[in-house]
Amino acid sequence: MASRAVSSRLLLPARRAAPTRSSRILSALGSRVQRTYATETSSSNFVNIVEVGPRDGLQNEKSVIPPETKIELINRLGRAGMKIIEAGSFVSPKWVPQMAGTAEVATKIEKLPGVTYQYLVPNEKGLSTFLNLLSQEPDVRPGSEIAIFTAATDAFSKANTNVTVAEARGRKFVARADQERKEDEMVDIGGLSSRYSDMTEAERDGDEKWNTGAGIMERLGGRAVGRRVPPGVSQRGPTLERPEVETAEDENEGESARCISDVDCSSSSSQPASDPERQWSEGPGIFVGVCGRGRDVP
Ligand SMILES: CC(C)(COP(=O)([O-])OP(=O)([O-])OC[C@H]1O[C@@H](n2cnc3c(N)ncnc32)[C@H](O)[C@@H]1OP(=O)([O-])[O-])[C@@H](O)C(=O)NCCC(=O)NCCSC(=O)C[C@@](C)(O)CC(=O)[O-]
Repeated sequence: MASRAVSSRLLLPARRAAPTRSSRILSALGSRVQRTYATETSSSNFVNIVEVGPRDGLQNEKSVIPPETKIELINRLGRAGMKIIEAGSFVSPKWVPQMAGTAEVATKIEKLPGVTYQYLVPNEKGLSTFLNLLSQEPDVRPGSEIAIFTAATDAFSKANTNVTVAEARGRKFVARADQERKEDEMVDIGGLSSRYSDMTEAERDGDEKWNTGAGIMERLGGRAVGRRVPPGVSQRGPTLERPEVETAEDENEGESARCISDVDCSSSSSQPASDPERQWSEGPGIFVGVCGRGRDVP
C-alpha cells in the first residue's frame, strides 16, 4: 500500500493533548495558514509515515472502489498501526469519481484512538461539504483533519484544481478553513504540493516561480512523491541536508534507497549523480519523502 514518509506536517492533532509545537504563519497562502506539528519529538530527526493508499492510491484505480471496501481498508490500516491515514477527499466526483463516497467513508470508519484521518479539500464546496458533515455527524470530527493542497506550478495547479498558483493563494476557503481551526482545534488544515519534476526549467530557474513553488512546498510541508533528485536541486541552497535515516527496501524493485530530501525529490533525473552531496539521494529510486522542517527557501 502506498505510503509517504514526511519529515514535517502542518497538522494539529484532533482531540489529543494540546499541540506542543506550533509554528510560524504560512505566508504562501496569504499568511493565514499556520504551520504546526502533530507529533511531539525530542529529536530533530523524525519521520512521519502518512498512509495515502485509501486516497492517493485508490484514486488511481481504474474502477471505483465501493465505500465499504475503502472503509475496511482504512480500518485494517489503522489496526495495523498506521497513525496518519489519508482517508479520502471532498473533491468533484466529475473530476475524481474514485473519491465519491468519501462522506460515507468518513462517517463509517472505525475511529481508532491516536489515529489521524485526513481528507483533502480542493475548494469552498469541498470545505462546505466536509464542515456540514462534521456538524451533522459529530463522531466524524475526532481525529479528522482537513488537508488543503496546492501546487508548485501553474501547469500542475491548473490541471489539478483548475486554478493558477496565484488564484490558489487567494482562495477564500483557505481563510475559512483556518478560521475553523482557530475556533475549534479539532478541525485542522494542512497542505500538499506538486512535484519539482513538474516544473519546467524556466519555472525552476525563475526566481519568482522557484520561490513561489518551493515556498509553497516548504511551507505546506510538501508531500509530493518522487524518485531521485532532479538536476539542480542540490544547487538550490542549504535546504538539502542528509538526514539520518534507515535504508528502505523496495519490495517491488528489490533495491534500496535512502532518499529523504528537504526539497522535493522527483523522477526527472535519469543521470547518476556526480555530486557527492547528492549521491545519498540518488538511490535506485523508490518512494521518497520530501520537505523539511520549515526552513525558508533562499
Ligand atoms: C477543484 C475542482 C472541483 C475545480 O473544478 P472546476 O471544474 O473548476 O469546478 P467548478 O466550480 O466549475 O465545478 C464544476 C462541477 O463540479 C462540482 N464541484 C466543484 N467542486 C466540488 C467539490 N469539492 N465536491 C463536489 N463537487 C464539486 C460543481 O458543483 C460543478 O458541478 P455541476 O454544476 O457541473 O454539476 C476540480 O478541479 C477538482 O475536483 N479537482 C480535484 C483534483 C484532485 O482531487 N486531485 C487529486 C488530489 S491532489 C494529488 O493527488 C496530487 C498530490 C497532492 O497527491 C501530490 C502530492 O501528494 O504531493
